[in-house]
Amino acid sequence: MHQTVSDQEIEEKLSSVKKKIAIMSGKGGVGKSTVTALLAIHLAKKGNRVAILDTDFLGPSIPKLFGLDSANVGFTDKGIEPPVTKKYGIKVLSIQFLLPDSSTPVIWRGPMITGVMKDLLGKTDWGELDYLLFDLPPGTGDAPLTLMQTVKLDGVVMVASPTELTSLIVEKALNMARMMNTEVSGIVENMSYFRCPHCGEISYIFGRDKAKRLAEKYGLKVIAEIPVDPELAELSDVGEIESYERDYFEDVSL
Ligand SMILES: Nc1ncnc2c1ncn2[C@@H]1O[C@H](COP(=O)(O)OP(=O)(O)OP(=O)(O)O)[C@@H](O)[C@H]1O
Repeated sequence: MHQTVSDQEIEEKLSSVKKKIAIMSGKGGVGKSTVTALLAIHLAKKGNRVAILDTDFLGPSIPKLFGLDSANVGFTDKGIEPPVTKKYGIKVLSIQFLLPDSSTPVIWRGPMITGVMKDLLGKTDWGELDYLLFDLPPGTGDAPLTLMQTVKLDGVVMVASPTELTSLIVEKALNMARMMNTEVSGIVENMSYFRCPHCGEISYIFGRDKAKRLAEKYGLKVIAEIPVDPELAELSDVGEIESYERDYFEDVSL
């Protein structure tokens, strides 16, 4: 790949996409990719045409969630053709599909990340889409900056776990979106509580209402509170996240 994609080419490629939403987090490991996948599944179940661009180049995890580890992209006159997920036909593009094997590390500095991001934006043939979700790497680095500078996003969903919600890291990410004039659609609190599988009692193991307090401070909504659920972790591990039946986004409109 090379860095010859113009902003106009990117605009053309994204002109058939109705809504572009980025999923962001302050820190790694809070479940951002899991939330991206669950959100995509929710939207697809509602009859929308949905795609995910995995922009976490240094640690791509979207393919694994959908069992697409060994998927290949197609190449046509119109550009890169992303593979689709088994159950809901969600289009997925990840740098992992373009690497020789999935254990090859991506060792790139900022300019390379910017170049590859623009390449993927300008060369992927998404077709008609209702939603394109961008799974961003954690933090406020090169990938979110390039995306927010290059694409007019319709919203950013901030994913946080209760343990990091009291630190400044989530606020930094929220402020980055604001500084880039990107609307924050709301906060998803992941690993919010645990429901006992025997008696159904809910325990707020990491503290309660942290997302609500942060949302109030910034005049935002809490979009969803997702519990720690071993079934979700297990299905994700074996590439079957589409078989997870609970939907935490029922009342959400993006
Ligand atoms: N609600 C949940 N219940 C149980 N396990 C979860 C939940 N959310 C995420 N996990 C598990 O936590 C781990 C990290 O999740 P995930 O990869 O989605 O995080 P991430 O924020 O995208 O991480 P990174 O930024 O490193 O890519 C995974 O093993 C995932 O299955």
